[in-house]
Amino acid sequence: MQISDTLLRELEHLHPKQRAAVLYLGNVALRAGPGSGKTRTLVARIAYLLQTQISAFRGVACITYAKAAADEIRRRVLHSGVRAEGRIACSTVHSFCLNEILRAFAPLTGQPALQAGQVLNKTAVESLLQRCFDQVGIAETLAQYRTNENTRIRRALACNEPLDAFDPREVQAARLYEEQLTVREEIDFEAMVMRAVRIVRENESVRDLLHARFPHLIVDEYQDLGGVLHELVTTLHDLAGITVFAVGDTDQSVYGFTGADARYLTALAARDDFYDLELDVNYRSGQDIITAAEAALGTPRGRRARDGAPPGTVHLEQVHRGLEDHARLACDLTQEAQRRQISPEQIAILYPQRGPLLDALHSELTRRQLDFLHERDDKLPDGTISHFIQRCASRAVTNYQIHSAPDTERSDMLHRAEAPSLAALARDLTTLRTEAHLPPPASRLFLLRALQTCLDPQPLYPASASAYDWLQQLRAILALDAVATSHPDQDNVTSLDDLARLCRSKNLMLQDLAQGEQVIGKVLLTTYHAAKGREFDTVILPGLLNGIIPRNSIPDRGKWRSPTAKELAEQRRTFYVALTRAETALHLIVGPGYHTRSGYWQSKGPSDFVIEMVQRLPPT
Ligand SMILES: Nc1ncnc2c1ncn2[C@@H]1O[C@H](COP(=O)(O)OP(=O)(O)OP(=O)(O)O)[C@@H](O)[C@H]1O
Repeated sequence: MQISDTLLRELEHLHPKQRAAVLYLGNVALRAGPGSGKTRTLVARIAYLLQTQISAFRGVACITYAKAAADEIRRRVLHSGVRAEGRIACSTVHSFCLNEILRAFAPLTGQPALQAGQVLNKTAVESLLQRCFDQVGIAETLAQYRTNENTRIRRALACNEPLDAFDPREVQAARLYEEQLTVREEIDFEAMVMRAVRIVRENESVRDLLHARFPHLIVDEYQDLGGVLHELVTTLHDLAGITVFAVGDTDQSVYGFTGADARYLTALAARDDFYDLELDVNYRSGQDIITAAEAALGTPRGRRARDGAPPGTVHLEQVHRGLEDHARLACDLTQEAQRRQISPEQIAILYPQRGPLLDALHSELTRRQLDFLHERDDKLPDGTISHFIQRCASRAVTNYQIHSAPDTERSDMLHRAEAPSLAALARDLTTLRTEAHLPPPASRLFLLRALQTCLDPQPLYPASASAYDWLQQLRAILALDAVATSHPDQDNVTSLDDLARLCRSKNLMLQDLAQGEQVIGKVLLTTYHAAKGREFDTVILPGLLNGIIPRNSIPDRGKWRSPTAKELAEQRRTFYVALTRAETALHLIVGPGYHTRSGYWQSKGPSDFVIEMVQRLPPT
């Protein structure tokens, strides 16, 4: 088997430690800080395995925390010269468990295949949990506010972990919830992983087949996964003999509220049968940004910028009034960066969570008519079909933007565009049809033509085209309604009608549907959590005030309480993640206080995280 020129060049560019991680053929636990090239190393590892170690009939499974990261990794592997679309199973842990284990092996283990609507959506999960709450007599809080806690309890139950920290009635409700799922023959996201672990444990033939198909398993962001996933990985390794390549950073562990715990990554690295490797060069940020971020973290890691990297700039900006001033300054800084020829999608304004800060930012960006992309949670319906439609919209809009740009900018825009290809969308649709037990499209060519009609017509759809009309055409040409009604995921059943209603009632444009997928030419407004794994030339962090970051009160069973030390530490790590997204410029905006949404003035001053960071920095 031969290594492509692209991969050879990539291997030459890698740091010797990154290369060692790629070429080592056993298990690897790669622990490294932000910007150290974990994702780049992981992509090279997959490409290397596919090109040199695995026969053409076998593949690599790669588990990521978010779907966008999975798409990005697949795109980059294919970009590195590997002709192996069908050999990379790159998905979130839930999709991996559902598609590669439960769906693939249900018949083999005597279980029926998943039928239409059997995979519960968020609303169905909440209403089932509410019934369990009612049955065990929890009356003081609504189940919809306790779904994260329910997940943590279920994960602890599945891993036989101590339950002392949980309310015993909620533990009882979680047990009841599990029983109800079994009785009703339904499944939710959490149950996918637990059932997949069980199937692998109990069936030698499933283990053999999984190993035959995926001799290598790659896991990204290991620190963000909980005990159940760790159990899945160790089961696949210990019982099925699959080689594991796990990548992560304990300092970037920010999903503790779902039961994630960085100790699982440490446990993996401590095993004798794992090569424990650390990377210490940060290729993303200038040294001043790295030093500031480590000062904010409070644990010196001694990471250094690559040789010759400009130091970058960290600006501490002070405003004298409320959040409107933060928003105005954030917009001024954005416009200033654009005047320095920084392209809009290289500028990110990050906020920790929804609230008055986001309200102020949103209205100021809108008032100034700055082209921005606000990645809102829950804005468009959830579900794989809704996600597929958003990807289609992103492809159509990006195509339009590139074609309508002046000749001189086109090649640069093409280089920066991250929209999916027609081939990737054709593959997604084929998978959706298979999951819905529908026959595959007449032919691949037919499918590509259909997609082309909807996404690249002549003349192209402008980004401001009516989303409703476009969606109706897409629905009809790709027969999406048939897929939605027969698909096991409940989210999909109503998502087409919900999307159409939303497009109509809000007069959405095609570019609004494309939100969530990267659209070139827009400044990004998103949360610290959603910025994880990404990088921008300029990062602006407004609203660095006590009460906003760190939050000083957390909703808990219908009341507010102070954050625990563990929760505070997690907020600090989230702040660290936000700081480490910047390549050359980092702007931190502080002030005296802010008005809450109810109009109450909170004057707790600049964020303690910023004050401590400044105190720890060497005097300049
Ligand atoms: N050996 C290298 N030489 C030059 N640039 C590199 C090298 N390795 C990584 N990079 C670049 O550094 C940047 C950060 O890499 P990458 O996103 O893979 O880091 P990461 O460890 O996944 O970061 P994070 O944990 O913050 O998400 C990217 O722009 C990448 O191309």
